[in-house]
Amino acid sequence: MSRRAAPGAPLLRVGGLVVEAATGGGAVRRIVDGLDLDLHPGEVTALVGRSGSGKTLTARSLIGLAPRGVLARGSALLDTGDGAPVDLLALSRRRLRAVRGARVGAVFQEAQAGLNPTVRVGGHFTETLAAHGVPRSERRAAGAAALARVGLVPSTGLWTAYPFELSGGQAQRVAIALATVLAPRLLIADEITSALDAVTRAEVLDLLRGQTVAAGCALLLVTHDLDVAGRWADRIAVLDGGRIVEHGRAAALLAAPAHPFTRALVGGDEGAGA
Ligand SMILES: Nc1ncnc2c1ncn2[C@@H]1O[C@H](COP(=O)(O)OP(=O)(O)OP(=O)(O)O)[C@@H](O)[C@H]1O
Repeated sequence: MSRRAAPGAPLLRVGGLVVEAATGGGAVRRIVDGLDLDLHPGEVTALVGRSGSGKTLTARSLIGLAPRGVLARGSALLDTGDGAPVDLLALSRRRLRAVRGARVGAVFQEAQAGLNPTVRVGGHFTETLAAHGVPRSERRAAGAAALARVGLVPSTGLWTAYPFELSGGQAQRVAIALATVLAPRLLIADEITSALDAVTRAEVLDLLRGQTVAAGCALLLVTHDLDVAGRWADRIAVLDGGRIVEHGRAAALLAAPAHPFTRALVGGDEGAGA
């Protein structure tokens, strides 16, 4: 079976995603309210919206990493390349853990916090690769190759370093290398460059974009930064009021935003439309 989706077919099709958070006393607050979104192979889709619009909970819910008390329903059909699509929202926790890492990778804002402080860089790779059945003899080479792909020299010094010994940019690259070491079909990157300087930010995003195009995977780039979306995304989806209010090719959407909320975002008025 081919690893590539049929031409034009989405790699991930999200339908009717509803995300609700428990607010105590049995009450719930609806944060995402029927979100539909297609992600395409070889493309970067930016999910943009003002702070608190639900970008992070959307991204986390899709891969079963929503915080306790936050529940998601709807469907998220992933073309795994191994036959019929799987619905990420319908998988058992065990199957989802297997899919995550192998078929779906995720990188979040606090790369340093996402790495275990007591585990050396190399240990993160060997643990992940072991968990997905990669033979012991192949783990070091696979980890080194992933580190090299993100522009790090996979020296013994780096392999044996603890996360606190890394700079912010290095930690972010290690996190990306770890998330992509098993060549996932779908990669979710949530505000991963907010803490980086402009040069490192551009390097990291160039790299992610390059990997996405080269591997034919789909990247969901969660960002509040329209400049980032405009420069690195093929498509932009604008989230407001728990729904996608506008979705289209990045250049066209930014040149002529149709929805008032998108116009406000493009105009730099984040508060408008609230
Ligand atoms: N664990 C949680 N339990 C309940 N509500 C939550 C939880 N996490 C986030 N929220 C609420 O859900 C809404 C959406 O949060 P989310 O973090 O997804 O927004 P966001 O668009 O990613 O914002 P930002 O750009 O500021 O990160 C916010 O109102 C937030 O307060």
